[in-house]
Amino acid sequence: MIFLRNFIKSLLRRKRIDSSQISNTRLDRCLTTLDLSALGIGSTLGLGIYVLAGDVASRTSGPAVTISFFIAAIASVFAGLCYAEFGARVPKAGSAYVYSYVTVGEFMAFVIGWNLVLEYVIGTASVARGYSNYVDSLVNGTVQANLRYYMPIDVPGLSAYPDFLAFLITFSLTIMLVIGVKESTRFNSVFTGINLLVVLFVVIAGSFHIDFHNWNLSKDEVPENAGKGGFMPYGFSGMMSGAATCFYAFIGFDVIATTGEEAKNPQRSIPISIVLSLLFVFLAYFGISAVQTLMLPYYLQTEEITKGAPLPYVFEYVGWPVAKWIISIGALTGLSTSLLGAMFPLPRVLYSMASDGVIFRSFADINPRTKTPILATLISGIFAGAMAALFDVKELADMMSIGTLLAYTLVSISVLILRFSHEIDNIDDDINRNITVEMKPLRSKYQNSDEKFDNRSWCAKLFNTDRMKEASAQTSRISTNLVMFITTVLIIFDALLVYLEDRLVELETNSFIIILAIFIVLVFSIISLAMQPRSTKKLSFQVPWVPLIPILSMFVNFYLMFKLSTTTWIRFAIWMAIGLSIYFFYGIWHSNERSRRYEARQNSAN
Ligand SMILES: NC(=[NH2+])NCCC[C@H](N)C(=O)O
Repeated sequence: MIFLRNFIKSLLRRKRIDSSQISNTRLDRCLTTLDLSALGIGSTLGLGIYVLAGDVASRTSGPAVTISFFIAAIASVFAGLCYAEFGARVPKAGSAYVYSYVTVGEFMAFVIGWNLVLEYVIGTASVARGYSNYVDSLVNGTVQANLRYYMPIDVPGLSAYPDFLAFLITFSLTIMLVIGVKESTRFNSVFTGINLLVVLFVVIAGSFHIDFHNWNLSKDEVPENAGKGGFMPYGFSGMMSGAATCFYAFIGFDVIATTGEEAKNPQRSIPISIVLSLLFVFLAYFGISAVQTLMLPYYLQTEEITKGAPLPYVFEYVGWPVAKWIISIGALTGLSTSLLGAMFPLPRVLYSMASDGVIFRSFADINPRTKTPILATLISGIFAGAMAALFDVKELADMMSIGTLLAYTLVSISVLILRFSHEIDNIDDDINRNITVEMKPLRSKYQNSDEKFDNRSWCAKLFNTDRMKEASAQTSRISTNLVMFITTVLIIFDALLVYLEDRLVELETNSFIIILAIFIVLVFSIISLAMQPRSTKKLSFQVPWVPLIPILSMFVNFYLMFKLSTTTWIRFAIWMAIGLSIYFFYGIWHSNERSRRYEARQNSAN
């Protein structure tokens, strides 16, 4: 029993930041809403346009890829708002890993951090792979043709050939990071500007060559394995799987939440620029994918045909090969910014995890000459390069999506828990007064309210009918349990929605009843949560309509996760298994918080 309790306590221990660290923000508050938006667009807009739209159109969504992008955009806006609130809770720039370590506890932080590492490593790998396709398309696919011919890989689940070019690109970038090259906002803005101009050009130029018949092909016009033609050749199901892959295209805007500390007016700038950049990014994806599928039948845009560079191929097809050069300029600038956006945060996350001791400490070793964490950067760079060489863009994209969807979901859960909890307020006060909280006998502090609480009827407990104004230890316990319950119900709900999809589309009664029953349970538990008293803490940015928006965000995220393929889930499970072993065999024993607690106990014993 004691062992179990200590174990759970370790999973929930929180990182302390003391007030001296908080007040000393060395950063300039100089970024405007426009700067933040440019930053967000730069690291988000990329592969989605130049590779994914064609790939998803041909294999999963058909022309409905336009709608897939829309659904993915909605999921991202919800997630973005939660992310921004999470960032606002911790007055210190950092990643979701840091935020959750300070607020929710070590285990959650580790899982989020480990998924961020996945996001950045695979993000780098996928963009590098797309980059290589475009560089190669400038020399008419010679590199690819040779590699395919001389070094075919015939293993299911791997790419058809080892893409050494992608490895080389990743590796050169790694060296830049090791040397300590800094990211530059100016460079980012210029490249993003060029990219947007090219997008505009493609949409306008392309619209002279569109044929609406391509959205309305009949069944006999399309080949055997290319669905049933029309706007949704692979049905509703295909469109939603497409949305799960397209989610990839919107990942990267989280830089806004993490750079937000440098904004002049974070409270306004952060949410506005998140929504603004997602809007721009969505318009770009929507425009490009619409034009592209209207110019060329969707089934002619598979990776085998276009060699992984669909846009130039489409323009060549309509007899305008010169456009290829303009598109390639856009692709190389756009992919550069999203490559840097994926790669730059990586050493930072690894460094902060390693210096907290939750992953191997040697990853935090800073080389005195270059002042960068060399080992962490090299290992992750080489790993990313190997992934880029061995997997196709779509496989990599799906793997990144699944990890990021999980990370975003955990962020939404944390936002919910924290909004309904009281403890955080106290702990922050304690931090401000520089007192170590954990040594205080927490029990006695809450004993009085415990008694009062036991007198509440179950109706009062569940629906707060006696109108408690402020969250207490007990109401936050109830709220946390409610959040856990809602999460479980959502998982079941989404799993069933995906599993019963065909029957639901055919309006089968039994399936409907099941779904309806779960839905009712869900509505009641959400109402119950909404009635619970909340934390009174004021934040510089708060998600509107809590608990609805975080819950909607979780709902969409789980749904999209279930729409991803089994192979993606297997790859993801392997990644998580590696991470959890590192945590349970190393991190939990070596974390700074553990030694701090240990020392505190020793001191108080003396
Ligand atoms: N932070 C990242 N994971 N970056 C990878 C960004 C991928 C980006 N959404 C694209 O379409 O190119």
